[in-house]
Amino acid sequence: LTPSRARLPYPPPPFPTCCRPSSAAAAHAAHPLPRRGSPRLLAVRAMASGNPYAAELAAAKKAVTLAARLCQAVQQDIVHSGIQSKADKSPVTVADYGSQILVSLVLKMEVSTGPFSLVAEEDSEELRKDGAEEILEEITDLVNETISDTGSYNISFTKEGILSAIDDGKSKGGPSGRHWVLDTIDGTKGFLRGDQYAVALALLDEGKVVLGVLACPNLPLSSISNQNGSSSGDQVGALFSATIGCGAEVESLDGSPPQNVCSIDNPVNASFFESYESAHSMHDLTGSIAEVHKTPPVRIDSQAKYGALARGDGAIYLRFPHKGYKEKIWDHAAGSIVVTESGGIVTDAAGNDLDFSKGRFLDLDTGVIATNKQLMPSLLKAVQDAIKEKNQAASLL
Ligand SMILES: Nc1ncnc2c1ncn2[C@@H]1O[C@H](COP(=O)(O)O)[C@@H](O)[C@H]1OP(=O)(O)O
Ligand SMILES: [Mg+2]
Repeated sequence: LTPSRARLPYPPPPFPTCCRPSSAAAAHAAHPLPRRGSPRLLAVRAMASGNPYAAELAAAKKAVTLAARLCQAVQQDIVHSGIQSKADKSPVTVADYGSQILVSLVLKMEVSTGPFSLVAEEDSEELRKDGAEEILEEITDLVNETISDTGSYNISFTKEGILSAIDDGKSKGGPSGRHWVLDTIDGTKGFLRGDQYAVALALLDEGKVVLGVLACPNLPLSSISNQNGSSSGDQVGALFSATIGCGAEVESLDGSPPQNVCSIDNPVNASFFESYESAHSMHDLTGSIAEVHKTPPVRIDSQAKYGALARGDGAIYLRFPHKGYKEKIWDHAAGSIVVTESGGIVTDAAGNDLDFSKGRFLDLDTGVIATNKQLMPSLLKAVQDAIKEKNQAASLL
């Protein structure tokens, strides 16, 4: 442990048969943007740390930290001005684009292996339309201010540069090669309310999630167990990270030492997490499953739930979207590896692993369940019974 970093409570799997650079990575061509350090130097550094994705992990952490800084500035403006009550979505749009540009900038500057592929939500189409000049100017100013305030790079974007940087996120992902997967602001509703949100970034290599980082700017560093997202500790801003076969870590987002992480002694009595928004997950279904555990849900927005689960604030995360909703890979890629690398399991309602190799969407059965290894068998049965009961009740109507 370093003073500013704590390992998560679950033991990581033994080091690491799966920590080898992929052959696809080795075959990748040179990157178009200038970069710090030669590929050879980065490879040596990565080998020295025992993590073949060390350079990518460092870049990913830097990227989401910078993006989170931009998002925090916008969220504070929103909360202070009360814009969210007027349902004006433009500030969140500016932050979404800004976050995507900063993440793509950092990754292109810092990562040397292969062609750049980013799967993200935004493209520049809307910003190229007549009437979008003002918002484009706002995004450009905000991005340039964040870069210069943090002293990250000696770079200033033009408006055209902003548009083309946004289009870096157009990749469709898929089963081969490397793809970064980004949720610029996960939990938009929480962001607008002044609550939890996350900047979530993962790397897919040959269809598998090999690393993930979650910046959760409003998540307390101490446990939020049983407290509906709040905690007795003062310090907020958590950065979770995980690399395949190398475990997961949590540190404070501002670089200062975190408070102790908290593990659950008796997981059966532990809280369970679910969406704050009932439109995102069926609270009646999760309620009937959770009855067994006799604990009220802790409802918070975004993949902060995965981070909180990984460090033991709760033992279960249940997510059952309403019929017809298709889950996107960027809503689960980073969070799921943080949980699995901290010793947990993430499956769909049929008990299948999530498959991130099918493009921009997840093809899954009914919902997402995350918990520890002891609880998974009984939880899965409870989930399947509850779904059957709900379906039977619906068919009688
Ligand atoms: N109807 C819906 N059902 C499930 N998830 C949704 C729905 N609408 C939006 N989402 C997604 O849920 C995520 C946040 O979930 P939560 O905070 O409840 O955990 C967001 O990424 C959001 O996607 P989007 O970013 O496209 O709006
Ligand atoms: Mg999202």
